[in-house]
Amino acid sequence: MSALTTFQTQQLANLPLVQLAAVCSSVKNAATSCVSQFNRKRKQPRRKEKQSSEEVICPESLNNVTANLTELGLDNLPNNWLSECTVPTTKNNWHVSYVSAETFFQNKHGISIESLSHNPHSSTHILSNLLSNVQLQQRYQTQWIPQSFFQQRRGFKTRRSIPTPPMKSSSLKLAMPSEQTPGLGSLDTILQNLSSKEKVNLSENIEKALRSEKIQENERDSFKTGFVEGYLRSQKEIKKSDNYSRWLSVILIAIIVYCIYKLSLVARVSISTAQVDAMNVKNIGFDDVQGVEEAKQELKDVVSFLQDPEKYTSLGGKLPKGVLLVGPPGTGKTLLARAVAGEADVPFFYASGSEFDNMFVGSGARRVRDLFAEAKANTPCVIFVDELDSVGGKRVDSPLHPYSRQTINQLLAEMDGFKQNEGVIVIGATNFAEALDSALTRPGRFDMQVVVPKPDVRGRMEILTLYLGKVKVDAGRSKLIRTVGFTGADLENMVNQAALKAAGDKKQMIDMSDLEYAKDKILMGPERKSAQIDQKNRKITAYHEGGHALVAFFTKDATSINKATIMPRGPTLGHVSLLPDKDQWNETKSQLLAQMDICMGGRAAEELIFGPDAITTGAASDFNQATRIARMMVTQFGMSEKLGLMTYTEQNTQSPETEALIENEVRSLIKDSYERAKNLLKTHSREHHSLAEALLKYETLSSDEISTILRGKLIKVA
Ligand SMILES: Nc1ncnc2c1ncn2[C@@H]1O[C@H](COP(=O)(O)OP(=O)(O)OP(=O)(O)O)[C@@H](O)[C@H]1O
Ligand SMILES: [Zn+2]
Repeated sequence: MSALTTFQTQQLANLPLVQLAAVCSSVKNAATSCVSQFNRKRKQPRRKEKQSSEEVICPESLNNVTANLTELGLDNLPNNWLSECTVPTTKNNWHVSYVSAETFFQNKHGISIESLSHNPHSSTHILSNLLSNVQLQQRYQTQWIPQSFFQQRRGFKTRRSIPTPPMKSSSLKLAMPSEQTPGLGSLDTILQNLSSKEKVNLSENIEKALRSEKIQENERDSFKTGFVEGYLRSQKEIKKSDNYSRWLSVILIAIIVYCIYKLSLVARVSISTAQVDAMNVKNIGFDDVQGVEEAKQELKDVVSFLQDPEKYTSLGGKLPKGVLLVGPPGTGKTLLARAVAGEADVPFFYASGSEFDNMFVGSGARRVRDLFAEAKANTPCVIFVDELDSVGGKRVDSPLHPYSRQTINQLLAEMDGFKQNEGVIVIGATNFAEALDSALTRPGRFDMQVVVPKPDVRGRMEILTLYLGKVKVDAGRSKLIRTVGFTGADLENMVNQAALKAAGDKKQMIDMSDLEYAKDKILMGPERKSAQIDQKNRKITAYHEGGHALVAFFTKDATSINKATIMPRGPTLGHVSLLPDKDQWNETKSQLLAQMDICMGGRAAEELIFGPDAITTGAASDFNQATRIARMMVTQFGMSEKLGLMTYTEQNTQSPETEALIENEVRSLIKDSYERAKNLLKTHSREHHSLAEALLKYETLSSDEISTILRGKLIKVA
């Protein structure tokens, strides 16, 4: 049965040849896609029984056929023409229809057809022959090669694109319409999908075929037309196999995305449910915090507010919503916040800024929301946000902290969201108030600041007494111990280390030597007794450290020496530790210069004793410190005549001239310092030698022993 015999043969016979070709091609297209659909459905056994002839027809391709025909002015075909010529039930039927279309042409135009194989090239040859045998108008030809096909070529020019040979482009352009002609729907879209590389490829192939087939000049255009169509059809087959790998990668990506999503869900759940419980602070009070009397006084108001909010608000008074505790690490800020909650006997909610700084979008903000929701359900209470600067710093807009802004905005929104008398106090802690975003310190947020400094000598005494009261100490043999600059955390640590040392030495009680040992460990790092240092390096270290100590001893206004050692500790081979005798509230210019001189003493000693070629890398950190001091003197403290009494901002933010001026001044300060240190060492060369020898002999020397040696006397070491 031939489908096309029932087709409106009469009507077709009257059409221009190119339109017939379009019909032929459309029918063939529809047939091919229906056959492949049919085959695909046959491979699905479950649905086999449901299969009917209608189901097999691919509606998309039929629509395309109709659209193409309408475009060609064939819309006057009877409604049932498609069903008449496309009633596929088996693959063979479609083959018959296709063959019939070809036969139709053969009969009508008397053109012999050698082969009807599925090779697309053979059918395009037929078509091109058909077209070339009739004198066609330019307009019709161009419909086969839509304009967009050529337009894209320019758009794809990148550095890596293949340059188009001029001859090929011109020959293809022959077929270009000068006027805008509508392209064939389906063909148009296929051509649009071609890459520029494919187009170059296509035009190369056409040129090759034109040459090998020896096509006549007048047949060339129609040959190209046919060739393009055949090429596209063959490409379709290739793309089909590409589709499999594309689907595979789509599925893989989907699996990965799903896994990440699940993972983030798990993380969200664990983050949002973690630690929203109040901490137990019942047995913590102000007595547990020592040496920060002023801070305690200020916070007492907060405690009484939490104990009785109405008492304050009934008179119209307002208490701060947020209190900012500002001070160096380890001074007891967290402890103070807990003591506030403990004294007032209210729940204490803890959060740390660094934990908000999370990798998952929105989890920090959600954590803040949960925290405040839980707190509001438990008023009166204290919310403590430690390390506020890690999330509320000025510089958190950096790509390293992508979600900090979100979190801080949530925090601000929550703080604005409750009323002053609701009984929630937010206590934040930071090491530098200046580092905080100004939005945080505005009225109605963290508007009360409490400074928590390092303890002074009385404070240290109080803290030491507190912690020594918790361990067994040999009180009879106690003496003063210099701990200037130690924080509460350092002192607690010192007592603990001493207790461990005493226990290790099987002592009944902690004595002063344990505390001294613990203090040195905190100041200089743990001893590295196992380190094997050769004799030459020990000697260099002894003279280097001896140099520092000697300069410190003989320089007016220098900080007192605590200890000198050539026992490797922490990262260093040797160490001279300095400790002020008393608390320092200020530093004078001469004290700063003395510090620089002490720094320079190490390298100056190496150069004097071992010669300029034998100097070592050991002075790097000394120079670092000296440079820092010198730069501060010039840019912050107004201690340079040349740069005057003003502050200069951070490095490299001022003009190059100013920067050069600063650098010159710093350099000259350091140079003078080095000369002074060198001169001192030259003057006291004998003492320098005996100090170095004592260090080589005893490894560690106390400040008393050092001063004895430098006064030219012998020491007695137990
Ligand atoms: N003034 C102090 N009185 C008693 N103990 C203190 C004091 N300061 C610190 N400590 C001890 O040191 C520990 C650590 O201090 P805390 O965590 O409160 O310091 P912080 O200022 O919050 O430090 P950071 O800024 O590092 O968070 C405390 O748990 C406490 O044991
Ligand atoms: Zn040094």
